[in-house]
Amino acid sequence: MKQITAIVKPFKLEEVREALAEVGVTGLTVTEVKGFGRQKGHTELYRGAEYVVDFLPKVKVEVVVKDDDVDRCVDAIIKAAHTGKIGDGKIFVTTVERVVRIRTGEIDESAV
Ligand SMILES: Nc1ncnc2c1ncn2[C@@H]1O[C@H](COP(=O)(O)OP(=O)(O)OP(=O)(O)O)[C@@H](O)[C@H]1O
Repeated sequence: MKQITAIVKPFKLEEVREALAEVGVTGLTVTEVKGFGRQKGHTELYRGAEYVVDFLPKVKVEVVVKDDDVDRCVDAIIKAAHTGKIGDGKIFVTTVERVVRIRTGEIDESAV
């Protein structure tokens, strides 16, 4: 199993959720986060140099899926979250060793 962690613009959350539901995702976790990428959030010019003013609000979407579903999910997130402007976000894919559905005791691929 893999965990897909996508940091996206907050106003894109609903589209990302719908896109993931369309490719069969049945559960995910959302967290409001703050961060910056290469643009370093808002920047301000002071005596010719750029200074970081703030972190920008983002939404972190975490979804664990079977290996075979990773590409489909990543593509769906990209399509939904893309505006072409800076700060569209980033997607990280990591390996998940174990998943347990607490109610039934199912594990791994049966539990995602
Ligand atoms: N290397 C990283 N590690 C962890 N989080 C990151 C990393 N890069 C970006 N993020 C998170 O993703 C958010 C969006 O990143 P952002 O899209 O600005 O990245 P970027 O590489 O600067 O791309 P762009 O040029 O499109 O702005 C950041 O606010 C931050 O929360």
